[in-house]
Amino acid sequence: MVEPVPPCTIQGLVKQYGAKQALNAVSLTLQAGEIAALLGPNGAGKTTLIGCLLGFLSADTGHIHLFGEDINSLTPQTRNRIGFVPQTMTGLTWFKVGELLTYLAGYRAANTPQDNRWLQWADLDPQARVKSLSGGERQRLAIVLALRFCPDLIVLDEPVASLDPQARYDFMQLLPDYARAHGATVLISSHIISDLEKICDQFIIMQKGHIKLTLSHTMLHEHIRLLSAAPPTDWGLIPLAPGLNGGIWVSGWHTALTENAAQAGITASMPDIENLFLALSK
Ligand SMILES: Nc1ncnc2c1ncn2[C@@H]1O[C@H](COP(=O)(O)OP(=O)(O)OP(=O)(O)O)[C@@H](O)[C@H]1O
Repeated sequence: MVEPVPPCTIQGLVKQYGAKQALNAVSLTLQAGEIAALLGPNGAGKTTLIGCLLGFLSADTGHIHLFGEDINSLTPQTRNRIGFVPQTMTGLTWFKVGELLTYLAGYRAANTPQDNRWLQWADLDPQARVKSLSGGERQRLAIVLALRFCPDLIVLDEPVASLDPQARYDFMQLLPDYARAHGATVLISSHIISDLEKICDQFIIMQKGHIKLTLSHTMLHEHIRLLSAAPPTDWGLIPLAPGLNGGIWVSGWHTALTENAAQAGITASMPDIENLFLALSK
């Protein structure tokens, strides 16, 4: 059987801004239908990685393929399969909302599928000028523009920071619904980690230009634990970081160790990605 081509593969990506190394040998693969969280403190390199991945920035070395095509020679068909939500929407602000939606729809074939749930969710006045929209309204529009025509690969750079709590909550319900229904692949960067824990299959944690840890949702819940004390070395666990309030984060946990932990008086707590992220960032 022929393996499906992953929607995104990145190999050995290096990006330097003058003396500043923003990306240092970053490699990663997104599988079809996967929802991946891109996490990292300010300056970790998330926006730079996204910029390279979408071809807005050119990397110094490394390779990026989207749907099997080199990023430097994407066909228009493949470009149309990608939706991007930036941190803030700039440009095209002289349009009215309705005009802009119609104008951009003109670039699509008449039979392009549409998902109108995004328009309903955004609840924007078609007569409003884009430049008069509030920050959150503008962000809703950016989301509609990126997702309305059912992209297969969705890249979102801090999409929810300016949304109000209800809009953010509804968006976080709609995004996985959309992705699962369309089989779309999602890469979402956000500092609101608690939002991502429930919806993501993979967590990519960046630090200082490299990927510090990549974890699947299953791996996180089955093989990562916060132990109340350092385990004996013969348990074969890999230390990840000191816990914020004592103890130690480890990987390699398995249920057979529950008994050993009880006998040694060590408590093994279930992980949450936010606390693990904070411990790794210390
Ligand atoms: N145009 C630029 N010129 C010089 N340095 C830059 C430029 N853009 C980004 N950098 C630097 O590269 C590093 C990575 O920046 P990047 O914006 O990718 O981080 P980030 O993880 O997206 O951060 P944030 O969470 O704050 O958005 C930072 O140290 C930043 O100062």
